[in-house]
Amino acid sequence: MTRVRRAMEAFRAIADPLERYVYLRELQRASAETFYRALVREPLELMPFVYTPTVGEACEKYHRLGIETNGVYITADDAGRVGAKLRGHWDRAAAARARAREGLDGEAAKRRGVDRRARADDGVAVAVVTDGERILGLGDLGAGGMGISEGKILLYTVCAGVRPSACLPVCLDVGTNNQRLLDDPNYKGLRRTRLKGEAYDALVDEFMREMRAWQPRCLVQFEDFGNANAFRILEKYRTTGPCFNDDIQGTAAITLAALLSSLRATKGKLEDQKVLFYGAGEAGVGIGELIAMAMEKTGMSHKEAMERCYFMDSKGLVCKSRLDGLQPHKVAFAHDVEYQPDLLSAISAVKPTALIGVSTIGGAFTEDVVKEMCALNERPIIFPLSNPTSKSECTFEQAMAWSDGKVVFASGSPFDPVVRPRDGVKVFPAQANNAYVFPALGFAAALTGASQITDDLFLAAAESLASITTDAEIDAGHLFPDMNSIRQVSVTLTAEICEMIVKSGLGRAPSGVSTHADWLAYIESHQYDPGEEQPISKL
Ligand SMILES: O=C([O-])CC(=O)C(=O)O
Ligand SMILES: [Mg+2]
Repeated sequence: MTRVRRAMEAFRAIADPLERYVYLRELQRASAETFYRALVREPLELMPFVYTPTVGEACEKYHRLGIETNGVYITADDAGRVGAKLRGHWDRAAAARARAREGLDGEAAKRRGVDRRARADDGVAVAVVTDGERILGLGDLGAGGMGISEGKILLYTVCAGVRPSACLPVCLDVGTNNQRLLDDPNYKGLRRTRLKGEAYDALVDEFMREMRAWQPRCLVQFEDFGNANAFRILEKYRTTGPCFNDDIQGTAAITLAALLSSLRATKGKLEDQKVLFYGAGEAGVGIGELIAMAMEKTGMSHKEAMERCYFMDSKGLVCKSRLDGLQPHKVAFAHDVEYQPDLLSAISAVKPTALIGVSTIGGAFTEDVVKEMCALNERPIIFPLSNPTSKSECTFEQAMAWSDGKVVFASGSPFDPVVRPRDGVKVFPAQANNAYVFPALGFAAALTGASQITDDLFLAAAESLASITTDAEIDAGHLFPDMNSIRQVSVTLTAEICEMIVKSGLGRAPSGVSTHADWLAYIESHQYDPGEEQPISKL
């Protein structure tokens, strides 16, 4: 019996997903190595309980769960001293780790200079920051959003191999407009409505300036900001240092990879696709832009490529006649088509080959919608991407039943396999899980000291991921490589992204590393490895 085995048995004996989440968090605090070993060994089984979808419920109930955060809150009241707060948090965490490693108490550690040395040693490679305004499809969860930063940052370690001690989860607590939280006596965030306008921008700006001054090469991942802020913040900071928005760019890469793999199943060509998005927020627009970039590589003009992507928002089909008053991020997709008020009429008018759900409206892809897609396509591509599971536009079972197994499917949250009605064959849903892309990208940025993260890197990551997936995996319905091989997949992706960063002059190769094989070896030797453990009886 090893500690990991014992932990897995205890985990499996718990039925409730949220209790499983709490159990894993306690394991992480009590024995970080066992926790990471378990996750590295069983990512497919454990990830849904530390990350999407369970992390959504954890964020909703965050302050009732009695969790001790390992991240740092920057609140609206910290204006003017954000830098000191970041450094103070980091120094305390580094000192605590060093003391634990050396088995010393506070006084002894101070005498021997352990705290001082620890502070000098550890740099931040990646920070994930949210302001909690749009957690998955669950809306404003205020300071409970810390759970999403903690959940995402874990994946840098589990999937790619970034040292946990180089990872910083951050939540900007700028208040919340969620009345349920404001009324909840357990809520520990700022009890005020959201900071807006100049004061909000000034706090974000102070955070970004202080991060850059303190850790110039730290990759900053923006996560689950509200739509308006997400696009603005990304535009403002994307050229000032390494940063990206996972909901816009990470989701785009994984979805493009799913589309490219789907085309191997449908035998279609990218340049022949027409994509209808149900939902026109961060995810949809990010995916649309990346698909257009990939289409341009086939020889289309930018305009032609953009005209292959159509969007429905809460008011109906986004089109030219609605240009007045359209939010800026939708304008480039307002094409010269007749307005349609609902999804079914939009499908009939646009005749898409692929339908992508990014609406956070659970059940929006009805039987009629799926059947209409089947009437237009022999094998329609349908991706209900909204998270968590309750927000998915349809389930895998529904998509299979309503299409007689013809849909090529990928969802945001995981679903169980089903037996295909037509021939009794067990088929698997693909999960378009951002974890395939951003951890590798972040590790590559850290290893090369990348100065910026460009859309070209996400495009390359998507193409590379799709090319790794085997024909057998695609035939069975998996549009991605096995999640249990995520570490090997990440090594390949990290190597390709490193090479691309270096080639484009955005970062540097370490000395002695030049070929692809050099990169693979270098990456493997720099992956954090929680190691094999001895059986408990031998310890
Ligand atoms: O967390 C995920 O799996 C995808 C994501 O970023 C979101 O839904 O906001
Ligand atoms: Mg997100």
